[in-house]
Amino acid sequence: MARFLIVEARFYENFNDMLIAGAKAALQAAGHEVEVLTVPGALEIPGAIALAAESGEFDGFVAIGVVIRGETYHFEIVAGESARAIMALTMDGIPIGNGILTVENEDQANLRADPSQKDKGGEAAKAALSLLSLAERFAS
Ligand SMILES: Nc1c(NC[C@H](O)[C@H](O)[C@H](O)CO)[nH]c(=O)[nH]c1=O
Ligand SMILES: CC(=O)[C@@H](O)COP(=O)(O)O
Repeated sequence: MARFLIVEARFYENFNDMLIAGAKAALQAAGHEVEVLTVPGALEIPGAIALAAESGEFDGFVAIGVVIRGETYHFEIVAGESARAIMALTMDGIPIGNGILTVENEDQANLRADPSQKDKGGEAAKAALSLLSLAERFAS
C-alpha cells in the first residue's frame, strides 16, 4: 500500500469534487491510502507538492484543478506555469499525475471532470500510479 496526496486548487468547487472522486476511486481501487490537501489556485499546486514531497510522508501525488480561459493572458500563465512546474518536479523523480483541466468553458470542464464521462481525475491518478511503479522498478 502506498500513500497518495491529492493536491487540489479549489477554484471551481463542483468540478473539483468530481475530479477528486475519480482520482480517489482509482487510487483506492488499487489499494492505496489517499489524503487531500487544498490550495487556493493552480499556481500554488507545484509548491505544495514540493513541500509535501520533502516531508517524505507521501509516495505519489495527483494535481487537481480547473483553469478556465478568461479575458486576459492570465489563462496562459496559470495553465502553462502550473504544468511546467509539475513537469519539473516529475523530472526530479516525484511521481505526479497532472489532473489540472485547462479549458475554454464550463461545458468542457464538466465533460472532463465527470467520472462517468472523461474522468480526467481518474486518468491523472492512474498516471501517478504508473510513475510510482516505474520509480519502484528503477530504484537503486
Ligand atoms: N484563474 C485561475 C486561477 N488563478 C489563481 C492562481 O492560480 C493563483 O492562485 C493566484 O495567482 C495567486 O498566486 N487558479 C485556478 O486554479 N484556476 C483559474 O481559473
Ligand atoms: C485563468 C483565467 O484566465 C481567468 O480565471 C482569469 O480571467 P481574466 O483573464 O478574465 O482575468
